[in-house]
Amino acid sequence: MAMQETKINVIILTGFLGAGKTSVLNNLLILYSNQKNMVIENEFGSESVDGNLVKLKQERVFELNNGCICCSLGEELYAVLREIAELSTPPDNVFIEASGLADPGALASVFIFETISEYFVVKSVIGVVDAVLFEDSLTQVPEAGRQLAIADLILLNKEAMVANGYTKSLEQKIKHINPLSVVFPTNHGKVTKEMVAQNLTRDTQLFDYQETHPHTHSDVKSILLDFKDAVFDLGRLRSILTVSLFLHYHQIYRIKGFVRVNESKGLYLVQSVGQQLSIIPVESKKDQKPFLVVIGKGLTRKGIMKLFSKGFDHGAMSRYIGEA
Ligand SMILES: Nc1nc2c(ncn2[C@@H]2O[C@H](COP(=O)(O)OP(=O)(O)OP(=O)(O)O)[C@@H](O)[C@H]2O)c(=O)[nH]1
Repeated sequence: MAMQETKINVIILTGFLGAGKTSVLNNLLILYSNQKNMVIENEFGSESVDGNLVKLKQERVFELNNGCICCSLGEELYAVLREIAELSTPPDNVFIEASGLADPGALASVFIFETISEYFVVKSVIGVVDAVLFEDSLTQVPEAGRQLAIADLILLNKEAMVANGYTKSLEQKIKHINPLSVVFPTNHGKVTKEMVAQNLTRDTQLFDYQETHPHTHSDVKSILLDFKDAVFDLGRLRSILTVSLFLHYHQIYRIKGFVRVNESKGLYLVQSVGQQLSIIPVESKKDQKPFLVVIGKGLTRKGIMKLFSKGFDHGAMSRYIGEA
């Protein structure tokens, strides 16, 4: 397989059953119709429904029908991605629509394999939320919280079906669970390129995020860590997080933020989705402060601080732990 100069963009669509993922996918395919797109669908059961619903033009739809991507389909997804990478003219974009019950962290973890990440880059994780059913699904189904936690962009779909004020309160609830996300109310899965382009540039908004009390929805919580002047040992931080994401995969859904490391004056961007970790130097604004947000289930501030403090480069640990 020849090494590609430009990686294939992967856009992952998550969201609970019937939330509007296929509608969003169809709109995305229209938006990107001037590029070469492929679609990977993950249906439960052997009968494909969405495969027929996706507006097929030149796109090729791969169907993963043997279960849920996150449970048994890692290998099947891996094989399909390899097949796509080996095409003589690979696509610009691959859209993956996860089944409504999928754990998207596990799905994203397929991209930690070097043989996959060499060819693909996860550009965006789009969470589609059903404005009518959101609150019920959140309390009843743990995957719903997890899907929200890893999304960069959250589309609050079927907005017209709920009252105005209610949409605002839902947006606030979503932001409490995932302060890293940008949320747009929409109808019939209407999505614009501007919405998709939202990700890191919006992260500065995080500084408005005040964690006055740990906010919990079906046990999913986000914790904001302010490291002040702490400096991490890059190698140690990387290995601690790699091991933790492996061991505590079911608890730590997402890590995102900026840290200072011993190797450079500039800030490093830390990101994890599932077991996929990246720590890379970034050009940040001069006044950008280091911070991290950790989203997961059953997390305690003290436990998370302890974990990170093991990666400190100097003995500043005691200053940071001790808060309950
Ligand atoms: N009224 C209304 N119906 C919508 C809206 N968005 C989607 N729908 C309908 O809701 C149903 C589910 O939409 P899909 O886009 O298929 O949702 P999905 O998340 O792909 O569904 P699954 O693949 O079954 O999980 C379809 O009948 C859509 O036509 C909306 O904004 N308003």
